[in-house]
Amino acid sequence: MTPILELANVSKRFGGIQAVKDASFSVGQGEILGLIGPNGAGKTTAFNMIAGFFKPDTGTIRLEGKDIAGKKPWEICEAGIGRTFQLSKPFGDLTVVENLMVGGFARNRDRRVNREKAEEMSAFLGMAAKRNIEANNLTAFDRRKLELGRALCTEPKLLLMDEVVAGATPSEAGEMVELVLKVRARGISILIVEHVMKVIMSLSDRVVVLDYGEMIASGPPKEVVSQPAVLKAYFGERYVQSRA
Ligand SMILES: Nc1ncnc2c1ncn2[C@@H]1O[C@H](COP(=O)(O)OP(=O)(O)OP(=O)(O)O)[C@@H](O)[C@H]1O
Repeated sequence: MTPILELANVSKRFGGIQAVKDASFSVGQGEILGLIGPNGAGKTTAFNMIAGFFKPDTGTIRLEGKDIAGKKPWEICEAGIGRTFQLSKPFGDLTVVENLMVGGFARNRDRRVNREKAEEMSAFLGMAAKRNIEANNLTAFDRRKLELGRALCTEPKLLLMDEVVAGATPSEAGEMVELVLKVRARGISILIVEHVMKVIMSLSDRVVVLDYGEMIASGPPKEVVSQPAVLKAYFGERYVQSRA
């Protein structure tokens, strides 16, 4: 598979903490790659480097072959990477459609075209009936879907999704899984960070596991989660020994 995104030997240090160490992995065209690992493993730092919020200390990050490491967030958005945040913060007094239009303006200044695109997106999200509701009056889960829609309105080739089902009920999580699969069916490649294993297992074609900033495993999710190094990272050495 041709990669859309390639990280090679990427590292980032914050003072004494090596948040990401020599990470090399790629996302294929049309692939859903899960980035997993225990708390503090470096997942968000890796996201922030890809999205231009942090400059890597070393290494290259290529989008369709072009190095984007160290570029500004808006340049990376323009290049075709969209992202959702762990905490969704829509403009509370704007409606669903108006919030979606904000995403669209990253690509297109024409208000009419943008409104049409936002209306379509509200339907894609299953929120057509709520399109004129102010974001302040939405449930937390609807705000998450709105966050996803806003990122999609920037017309990304690659979407970075950070913990999209945090705090969701099981049925909401199931709805989000369906929605993410619909996003991929539009030809968008996806890199997803998620703690809910059921979601990672049902969405990811492959997973990459980070622990203390280092890549400790990668491959199909079912194979990777049973590897001793991964079990040790999540549950500790004792758990691995007790299974031996
Ligand atoms: N801006 C920062 N300044 C200093 N240290 C940071 C900063 N951002 C992250 N770190 C540290 O870098 C390490 C990796 O953090 P990061 O947030 O990337 O992990 P994570 O895998 O996303 O964790 P979680 O699953 O809890 O969100 C942690 O030790 C964290 O405390």
